Amino acid sequence: MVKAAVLGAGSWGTAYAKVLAEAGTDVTIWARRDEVATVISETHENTAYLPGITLPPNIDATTDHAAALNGAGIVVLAVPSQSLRGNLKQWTSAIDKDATLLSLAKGIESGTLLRMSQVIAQVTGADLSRIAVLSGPNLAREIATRQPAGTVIACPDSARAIDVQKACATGYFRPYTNSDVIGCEIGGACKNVIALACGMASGQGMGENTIASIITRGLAETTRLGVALGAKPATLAGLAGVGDLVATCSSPLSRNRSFGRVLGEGGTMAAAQEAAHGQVAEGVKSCTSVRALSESFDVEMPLTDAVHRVCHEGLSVREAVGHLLGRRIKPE
Ligand SMILES: NC(=O)c1ccc[n+]([C@@H]2O[C@H](COP(=O)([O-])OP(=O)(O)OC[C@H]3O[C@@H](n4cnc5c(N)ncnc54)[C@H](O)[C@@H]3O)[C@@H](O)[C@H]2O)c1
Ligand SMILES: O=P(O)(O)OC[C@H](O)CO
Repeated sequence: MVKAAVLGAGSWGTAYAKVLAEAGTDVTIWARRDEVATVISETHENTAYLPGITLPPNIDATTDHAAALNGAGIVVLAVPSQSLRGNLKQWTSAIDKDATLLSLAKGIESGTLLRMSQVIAQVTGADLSRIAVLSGPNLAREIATRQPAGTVIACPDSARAIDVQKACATGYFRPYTNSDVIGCEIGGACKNVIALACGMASGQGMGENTIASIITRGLAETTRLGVALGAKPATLAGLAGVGDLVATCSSPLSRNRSFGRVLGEGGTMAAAQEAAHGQVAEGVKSCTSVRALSESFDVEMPLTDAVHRVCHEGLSVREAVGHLLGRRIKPE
């Protein structure tokens, strides 16, 4: 029986730990804060990030990363993208040399413009064949309440992908394997940026035609970038692309969409941060790194550029809309 360590006790780390445990995998969660680990261990609930959800008895929690990693064959990395490198530096020496490293984070590192699997390889020295990515339409609270959903587990080593698939398949959570790590990571990072744009449009009072247009053109620019980086178009047409894009852009549960909505209603960045209650909206930082990545590959990403300019250069949402619609008309 494989044991898993889930490093990060936020909403998705906790919900995915619950999936693993309900699939029969023993799980230890590492939490940064003492009170979060204690509450999970003693009450079987993560009151800070997933209140009202009872966690199975085969989940334990600790703030001691070495204790969490002891004997873990699957190491789940569930901290936000921009903090992964710093955390991994502290964890690497305690990770088993044959463990599969599974990334849940959906972002591109600021400055380096690296995908999470690249950050993991760089910091841990692990061969890429040991590094897997899980991505799909997986809003944490829906999964925690056992609402059916699919996901993708991408790994260059198909045997490892299948091991992770078996460790987390349940009656409500259906993982598909894939070898296209780049496609899954680009789909996951870019959909957060496009969800910010959808939130902004919805905050401005725009309707479903606008949202559908943003989703569709968002997919077009995400696919352009993914293909330039070596992704397969079919991955971006699948659960880790279209699936996640639609879920995140449509759901009021999405932190990225909600963040964008505050901006669309005329709120400031500070107000949007405040409304997020300490939870991460990855697209706010990734819009800048995705934009820089697209520039270095000479890929046009007008929506991503507009989101970056609203979030970080003081452009108003109304000005961004005017700019997007004022571009040269062209074939689809
Ligand atoms: N929540 C979802 O529905 C969902 C679903 C799929 C993927 N994801 C992705 O999973 C990743 C984690 O998101 P989440 O929703 O669990 O986050 P969250 O916002 O719910 O919580 C973040 C967690 O990371 C911790 N954290 C924050 N900064 C940290 C740091 N510097 N060092 C260590 N820990 C730190 C926090 O204490 C908290 O436990 C993100 O990349 C997100 O895009 C989230
Ligand atoms: O709440 P968000 O916007 O971080 O999105 C959550 C998940 O990534 C949806 O799959």
